[in-house]
Amino acid sequence: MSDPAIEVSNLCKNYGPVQAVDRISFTVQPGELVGFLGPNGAGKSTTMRILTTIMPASSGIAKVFGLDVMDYSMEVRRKLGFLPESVPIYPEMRVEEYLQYRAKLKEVDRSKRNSRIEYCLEKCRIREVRRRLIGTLSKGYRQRVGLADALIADPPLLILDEPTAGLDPVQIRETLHTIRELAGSHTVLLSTHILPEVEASCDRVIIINRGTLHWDGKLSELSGTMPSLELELRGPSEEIVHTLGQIPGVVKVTSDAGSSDVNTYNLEITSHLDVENGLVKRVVEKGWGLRKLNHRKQGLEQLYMSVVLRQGPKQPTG
Ligand SMILES: Nc1ncnc2c1ncn2[C@@H]1O[C@H](COP(=O)(O)OP(=O)(O)OP(=O)(O)O)[C@@H](O)[C@H]1O
Repeated sequence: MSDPAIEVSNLCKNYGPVQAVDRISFTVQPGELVGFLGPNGAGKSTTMRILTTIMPASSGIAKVFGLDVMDYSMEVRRKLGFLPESVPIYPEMRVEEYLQYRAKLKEVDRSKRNSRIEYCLEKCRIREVRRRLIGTLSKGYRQRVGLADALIADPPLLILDEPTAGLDPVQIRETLHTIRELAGSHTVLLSTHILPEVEASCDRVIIINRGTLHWDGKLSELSGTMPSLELELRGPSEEIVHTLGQIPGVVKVTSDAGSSDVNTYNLEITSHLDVENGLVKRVVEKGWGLRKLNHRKQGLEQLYMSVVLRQGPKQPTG
């Protein structure tokens, strides 16, 4: 059997006292398109920087196509294309000139360079700006030039750190379309905060929060998990969360409660029939205004929220 495209085992990274990545393990098989999700500060970029050999891990193992990223950094670099969160491209170079330079640096065979550049210009839809100075391009075009750079040497693995950050909705859709197309012939690990993007383009997701892995599975598995209810109630949020949690059949209550007195509550439940009567009775007894009651099947957004709200956001580290 061939080696996994990515194999991460008990990976840890500390920045001084900050444990950015804490014993993460996962595997990505060749040809998969995997969404790598988590809120700000979850550890996504850190994991990606270790995989792309930019930074060493504190402990644990990371391999790309069976090669340890620490021991075989040059070979690993040849097997992957990386689009970092902020694309470090040279403003004073023209697009085509930049891709020529990158192709040479990445040792693309001289006889294939021009055809690779044409392919990447076409695939990333930057043909019309090929002679423009990079510094004069919009953020969306610069991201596409970054994607073309990641693709130029035709690496089997693409690691894309928030490729759609800062793009407008049309650009997001186009970029996702391109990534989906690339996924046929490349393995793709894609980090993002935008859940509909992931639902639209990925088959599998990995969710991390505060440096630890919380979920790793296929999106198709999600609909088979726990049913839930979404309630909008007027009343004291702490008491509501506590009281709803006591109702038989309610497994977990999460809330987006802020300062307003009308808030949304998500309830993971054993089954709708078991829970609803008791729930409505309790809400009426307490005099909380019931504004909305929706049945929901577990979707990506809900799973993500339950992972993130369970732990809360990571403390800013200054
Ligand atoms: N160079 C650094 N020095 C110190 N702490 C860092 C450094 N880089 C990241 N961190 C911290 O490590 C944690 C993980 O950061 P990381 O950038 O990997 O998260 P992320 O999931 O990519 O977040 P975002 O979506 O905001 O990019 C955060 O607490 C962050 O503040």
